[in-house]
Amino acid sequence: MDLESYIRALPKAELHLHIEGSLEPEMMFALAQRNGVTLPWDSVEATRAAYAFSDLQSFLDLYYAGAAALIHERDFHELAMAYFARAHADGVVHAELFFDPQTHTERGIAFETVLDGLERACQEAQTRYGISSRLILCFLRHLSEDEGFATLEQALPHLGRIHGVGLDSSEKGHPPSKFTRLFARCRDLGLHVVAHAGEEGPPAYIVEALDLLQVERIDHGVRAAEDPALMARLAREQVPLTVCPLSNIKLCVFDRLEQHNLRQLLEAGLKVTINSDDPAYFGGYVGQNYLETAIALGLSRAQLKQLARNSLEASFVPEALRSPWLSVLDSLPTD
Ligand SMILES: Nc1ncnc2[nH]cnc12
Ligand SMILES: [Zn+2]
Repeated sequence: MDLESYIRALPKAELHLHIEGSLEPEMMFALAQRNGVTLPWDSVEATRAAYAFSDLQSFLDLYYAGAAALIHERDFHELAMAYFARAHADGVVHAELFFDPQTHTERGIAFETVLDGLERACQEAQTRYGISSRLILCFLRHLSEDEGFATLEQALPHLGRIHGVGLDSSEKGHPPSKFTRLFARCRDLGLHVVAHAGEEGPPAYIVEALDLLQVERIDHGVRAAEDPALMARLAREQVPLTVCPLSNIKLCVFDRLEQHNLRQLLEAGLKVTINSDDPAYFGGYVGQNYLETAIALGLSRAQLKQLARNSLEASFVPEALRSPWLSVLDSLPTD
């Protein structure tokens, strides 16, 4: 079996995917036209050409601008269905989707419009593709904790449809400690908790996310490699890291994929997973992330299998649901 087919055959979970980051320029333009929204670019080609980022903030500026095309429930549904089609083609059996309600409610879109469209797509993905999914509400960390509390208030009537919360947007200058009370409240409500940390921010932010927010997974976390004590802790506690290799290259966290530390983290015994982050902006969905990383870092098939296993084990689905996927994974060869 060639490498691409092998990767596709691995049953895998995607645990770090911003659904707004799967908005391809073609759909962005179609929606903008349908909704009478003016975008800052003239064409699909000009939009793609603008995707040359120097850091996280330079990407976020475009990402928030593109999200303005999303207005109606059906827009969010179409967006997520397009993602699920791609995920299915890549062998994804389970996906945990991040969504950023504040990006939309700030523009006057109702919280329910966003949630209803995404949830309808999640249900359709189960029947059409057999993909199970969960929704994780992300708080924008450049906004205040009080604004986060206001968003949580809007989410309260819908907690049966929201599985967890995360923390995203501009990392530097917005440490996890800013959101300690908000995350404590979310944990009290029985929500799962994750946070972006150590993407651009220092290893100390990863420590804060673990100790203050008590997160169950770290999104990115690649800068943990700068702190040997933290590396030892992450390995000992088997804290999952949702690493996004192509994102890290596009946002200049590493210069080249060959220099990415994913293999180092994996071989140090950390529970590393591979994910796509914002695939429409970063040049590849999850399968492409596995493939390019495998080639650049010379990952073995046993390591690819381990990465897929980690993704299933790090997901928030009950063990009984996971075990059939793990059996399929176990049956695949490693040579
Ligand atoms: N990679 C990323 N880091 C932080 N916030 C984000 N929002 C969307 N993608 C993100
Ligand atoms: Zn992310």
